Amino acid sequence: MTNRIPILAGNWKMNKTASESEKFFEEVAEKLDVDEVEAVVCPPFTSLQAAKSLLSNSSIKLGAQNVHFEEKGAYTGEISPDMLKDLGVEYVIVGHSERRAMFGESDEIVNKKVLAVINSKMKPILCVGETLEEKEDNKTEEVCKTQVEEGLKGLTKAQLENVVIAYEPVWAIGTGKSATKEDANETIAFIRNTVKEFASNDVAQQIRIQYGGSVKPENISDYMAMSDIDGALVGGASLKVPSFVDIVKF
Ligand SMILES: O=C(CO)COP(=O)(O)O
Repeated sequence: MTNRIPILAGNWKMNKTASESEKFFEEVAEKLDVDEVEAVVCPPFTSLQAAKSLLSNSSIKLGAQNVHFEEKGAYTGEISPDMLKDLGVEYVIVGHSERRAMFGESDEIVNKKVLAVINSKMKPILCVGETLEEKEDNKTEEVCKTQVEEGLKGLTKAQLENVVIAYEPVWAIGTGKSATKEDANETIAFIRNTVKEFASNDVAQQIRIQYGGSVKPENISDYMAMSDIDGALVGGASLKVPSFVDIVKF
């Protein structure tokens, strides 16, 4: 047993216009009132303003899917940490495998973003996880260790307690092939041990680690029953109010 508060977050990826998002926010604010868990929605940037106004009286927290690490300046098309903070964003997904694979985000860039999010008093959700090829080469632990250590470089122990890690095996994302609860728990326990080695046992016991990859209402309670799994980062199943609500209420 731990005192870690479960965190269930929906990563909408590139889905829903601002108008479509408004409907979701109105409905979810009506249907979901949580106090023992944290529920977070991470819509596209263009829906954050609507989320800020429609979710402000709800218990649902707001997250973003990406951020630039610089404070301001000539970075056409980018969004700064303070721009997110100003819209009521509390969590920022950093280093999602789609960004690593399609937008060239290295561990070094991911680390800069983690630091920028922390410096702007928000909380990063650092995504790590192996590809199918790496899994078949038995490199899961090696890959996760490197991504965690490099991603969290330079953070103090106090800052590390505000980080959420999401273990998302790339082969399980959007494929319907979720990791078994035992495998997910084992890798998450390994990640927790990695944190213990480079920070401390206290930090490792505080830090929350989610599982992500084909999480649905049907399998969420299995994951949440495991000793080291503190929540989920959910893609497809977070796009509809009923399934998001079922997941948060696991
Ligand atoms: O990438 C994910 C969340 O960040 C997982 O996506 P799916 O839940 O659609 O597999």
